Amino acid sequence: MLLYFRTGVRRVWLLPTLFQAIKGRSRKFYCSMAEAAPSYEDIQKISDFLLTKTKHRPKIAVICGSGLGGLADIVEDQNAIDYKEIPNFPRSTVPGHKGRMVFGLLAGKTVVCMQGRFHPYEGYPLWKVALPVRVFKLMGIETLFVTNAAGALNSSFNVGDIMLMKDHISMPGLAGDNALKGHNEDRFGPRFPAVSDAYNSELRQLARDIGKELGFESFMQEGVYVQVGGPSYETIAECKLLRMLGGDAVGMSTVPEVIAARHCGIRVFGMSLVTNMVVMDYDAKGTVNHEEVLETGKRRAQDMQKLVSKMIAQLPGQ
Ligand SMILES: O=P(O)(O)O[C@@H]1C[C@H](O)[C@@H](CO)O1
Ligand SMILES: Nc1nc2[nH]cnc2c(=O)[nH]1
Repeated sequence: MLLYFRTGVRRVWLLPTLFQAIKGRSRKFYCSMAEAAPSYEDIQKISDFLLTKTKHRPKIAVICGSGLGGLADIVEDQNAIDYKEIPNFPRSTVPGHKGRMVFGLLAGKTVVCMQGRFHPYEGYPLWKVALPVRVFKLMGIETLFVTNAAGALNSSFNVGDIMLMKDHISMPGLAGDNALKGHNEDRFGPRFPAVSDAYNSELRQLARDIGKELGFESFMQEGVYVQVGGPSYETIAECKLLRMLGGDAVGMSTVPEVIAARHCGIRVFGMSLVTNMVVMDYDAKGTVNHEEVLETGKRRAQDMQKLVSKMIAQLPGQ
């Protein structure tokens, strides 16, 4: 049997060469096929699987942003399930996102916390980034808290500020990419959902009231979150553009989850932690980095936890 052939003085081994060729071709083949979004029934299976792993039956879900996963650690009587144990579920690949679904009690209410989310820049299509929200819906979730780390575009903000999200601008959305793109599953919601009221105003008022009670007024803001694709941070010119468009903070997540939640009738409260000021000045010395983002997250973590816990304790209707 011919195991190798010669090119000049080099031996080329046949089997490894053949194996590499097949691998290359099949990768090309798979990359050329867009992965189909799971059906309602597939999502139901993920939801049923999770409910077999816990006695808890939450109506409230929390998605923790970069460096903000500590909230899940204070959940009592908890059952934590690694994403890798969940069939047909994505994996977290970003530092600061542990990759666990934590069920239990927060401020006496039953909750589920995602300790780690999925981002488009990890290579996930937007429907996959938003998949957990649909799983939540089929588990019975009625209210979703989303948190994220973001850079301030608004120069009156400071590092460590908490920005209540009152609206968003989705750059991928405006360019034609949306978590709801493709076949519409009517059992989740309509083909053309409105999102002008995406961020629940009652919940924002509750956050403002509790923020006042806690003495957080000096670092609580309200504003517009701009979603970009990442993973590179923004150029100076891009920051200037996003500010001109009306953005107060910029990040790489949250909007796909919010759109999927509103589509299926889940009410949403969103909050950004300002982890850095974006660079707007060509003479500026520093640049943004993810370590700085995680560090600020740690410093403000306790305050964010207090705010979310108190809100959950006083949540109307739950
Ligand atoms: O998951 P979030 O939006 O909190 O993470 C932000 C955006 C990027 O993933 C990362 C950049 O530092 O932090
Ligand atoms: N796009 C973006 N995401 C962030 N997440 C935390 N800070 C930033 C930032 O400055 N830009």
